[in-house]
Amino acid sequence: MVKLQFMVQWLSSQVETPLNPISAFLLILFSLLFLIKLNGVWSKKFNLPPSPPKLPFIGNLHQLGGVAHRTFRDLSKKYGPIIFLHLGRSSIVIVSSPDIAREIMKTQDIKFSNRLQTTAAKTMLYGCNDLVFAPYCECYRRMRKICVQELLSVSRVQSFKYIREEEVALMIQKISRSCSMQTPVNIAEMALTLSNNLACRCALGTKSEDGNKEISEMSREVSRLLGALCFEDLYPSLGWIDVLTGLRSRFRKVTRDIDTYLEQIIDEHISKTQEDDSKQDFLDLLLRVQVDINLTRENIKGLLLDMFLGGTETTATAIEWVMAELARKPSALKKTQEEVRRVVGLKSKVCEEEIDQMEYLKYVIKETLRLHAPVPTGVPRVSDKHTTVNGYDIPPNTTVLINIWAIQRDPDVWDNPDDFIPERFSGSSTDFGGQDYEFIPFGSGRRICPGISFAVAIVEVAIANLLFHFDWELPGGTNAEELDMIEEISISANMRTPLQLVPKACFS
Ligand code: HEM
Repeated sequence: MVKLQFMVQWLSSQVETPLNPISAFLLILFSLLFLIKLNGVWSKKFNLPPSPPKLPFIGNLHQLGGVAHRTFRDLSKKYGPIIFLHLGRSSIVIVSSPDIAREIMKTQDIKFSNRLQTTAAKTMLYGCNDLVFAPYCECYRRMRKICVQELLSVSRVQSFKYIREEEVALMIQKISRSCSMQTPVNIAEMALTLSNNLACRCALGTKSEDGNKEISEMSREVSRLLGALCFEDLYPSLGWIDVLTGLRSRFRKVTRDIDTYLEQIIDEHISKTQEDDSKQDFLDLLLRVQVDINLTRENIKGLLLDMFLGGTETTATAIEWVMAELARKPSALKKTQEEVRRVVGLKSKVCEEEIDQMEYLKYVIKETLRLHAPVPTGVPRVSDKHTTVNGYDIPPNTTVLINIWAIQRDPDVWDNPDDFIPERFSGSSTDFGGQDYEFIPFGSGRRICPGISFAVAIVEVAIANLLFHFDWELPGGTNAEELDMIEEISISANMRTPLQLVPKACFS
């Protein structure tokens, strides 16, 4: 009542002809009724997906501790397969069922084909002029076409076979040294060095391990920063906190360093054009088509950086989890190893062509990608206009996360969902090509990962060689049951405790 009196006084003071108190009171009452009605109409009109209770100002932020995809799965168990979260000024929808994922990534794909453009992405990825973060515009479509048809096409991936063979041979040599000394190998580090060296050679044509380390470290910093909490995105008025915490200066530093590195490599490529098509790296190809498809220098640098961000940690993570699951399940390790050694026979190394005959190895890789999706909540999509999904309203500019990790462990779809059972893929047509929505480690629809062939070729050849050349054991005293199978998230979900294994009984 005191408040109402105050409002009456305030309103009276705002108009030139003072209102008598009764008129002012009625005016305020009608305004309040109108607002209440409007609010009712609003919530009736917008039937948003269920939300956990939220707090003023921070919304649902306080409910998001722990590993994000596990927390989202727990919230979904309570509130349903599609939930709505409020984080500062952002609205986020989390999807945890294959049917709703299909609705978003297939039936209504075009409406969800934009990406979330965070401050980090805008600063470090050339204003989102790359592929991963670009909005679904004409320029994006031109870049996507060149990636799918040229850079990452099946035939281009095959043409890089000699690079994979050389780099895998180097990895085997290094492991042989650990083998003779019986010391554990850090599988996470080994896999990351392999995927990074491959990305450097295929994308930039660089071979020096020291130079490769430099770009590897810079791209890891970018991926860490892409996942960091940035106040500017949640509460624009608190953006100054990012300055105080040093986040802004980290953005600027890594952007400067990467740009200097890429500029130098681009200039070197321009000065010595590679004529032999089979030896061309991504950068040669991009420079060749630059004028025809109207690519800016920013687009080229953004695309090159995407190859590192999208292609190195994800692939390394997959290799690490395959080895971890095999180390935990000796019967599956033995079965895969026997298959690899039977197919290769008396030869001294695995030839890529033979991998097609390694059926069980392929099931092992699929089962690992099911249990340990390297990008567990996908790459965020954003709705471009109002739509309805599963009967709920989705307002424009809502960020949508598909909880791939939860979908791939959904007990309504998978028997014994948390168990590692490669045989489940035997005789099944379920594949990761984006058509089976219960198994979408690479996403689906217009923005599905364009690097599937590139990634699978690396994982298959790496695992086949690791199993062909060595037997593997957990370091002394470690029990398979005790292996830490929880994830740590940067751009991909690698193991929280990096996997260490001891190579034994060298085969070569
Ligand atoms: C095991 C390895 C990999 C996994 C699990 C993976 C997973 C994904 C996922 C889930 C998406 C989002 C798809 C969507 O929105 O529907 C994506 C996008 C993308 N990935 Fe991969 N990826 C892998 C390897 C690679 C490789 C090797 C490259 C390149 C060399 C790559 C480049 C990209 C790019 C450029 C995008 C953005 C595509 C777009 O927005 O149009 N990825 N990836």
